Amino acid sequence: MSHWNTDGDERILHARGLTKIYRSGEVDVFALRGVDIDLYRSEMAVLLGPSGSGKSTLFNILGGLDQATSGQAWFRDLELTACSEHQLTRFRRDHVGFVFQFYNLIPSLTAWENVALVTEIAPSPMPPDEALAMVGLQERMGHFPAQLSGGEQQRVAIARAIAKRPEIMLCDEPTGALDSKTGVLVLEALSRINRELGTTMAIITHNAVVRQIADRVFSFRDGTIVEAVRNEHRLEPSAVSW
Ligand SMILES: Nc1ncnc2c1ncn2[C@@H]1O[C@H](COP(=O)(O)OP(=O)(O)OP(=O)(O)O)[C@@H](O)[C@H]1O
Repeated sequence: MSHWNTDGDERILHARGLTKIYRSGEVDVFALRGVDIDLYRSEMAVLLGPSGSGKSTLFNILGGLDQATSGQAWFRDLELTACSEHQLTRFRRDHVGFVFQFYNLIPSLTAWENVALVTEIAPSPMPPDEALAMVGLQERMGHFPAQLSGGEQQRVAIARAIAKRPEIMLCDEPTGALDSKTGVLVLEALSRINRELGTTMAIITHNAVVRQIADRVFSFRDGTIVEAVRNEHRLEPSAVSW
């Protein structure tokens, strides 16, 4: 299988004909209705779409958190849709960093300790100090989550995600709970990681303004991708506000 497109970009994740049906009682919910997507090394992708259009479901499958109903998804040559639970756990642990709307930090541990928890189990981790410096929190390493603002807590969560040096970061509404000013700081941290570490970054958002910081923008509707657009110029997060 070739993993390079005509521009020489290396494909890291891709899916073909991905469907997901949730069966709850008598009702079938068609969360994904045949999604094709390619994500390339070092790109910044933004996924937009109304609530319930299937964005989180796609992330859960591409990130190895859930199984598809049909179709296929791959991480390089590893077919995720053919993996056992054990293989998916390993894939997630070694290759994927997750960031969610709520930060899921452990309240009794400092910022440094929250990051260190992950680096203890990763094969070649980044030192917690370095990960926290990348998100601009070197001065706050000894603070507990309750002593940090929402945006700062989200940046600790991002430091925790990058400390295992994942090739892919899947961020589901990372600025959903934040105002414009603190949200921009979070997007700056993600953009910097993407540029400096070359991490492939995919961000789900309801906020259409965020599309401007992407290399490519995917629009979802009703379980399918209805549009994929490449931005000619990608803006720095500091140039956007909402
Ligand atoms: N565990 C589940 N059981 C049943 N239905 C589900 C489950 N998870 C998601 N769904 C349904 O699948 C559809 C797609 O949901 P999904 O969370 O992927 O959408 P989304 O675009 O991420 O929405 P949001 O932006 O609100 O997070 C929705 O109709 C949702 O109600």
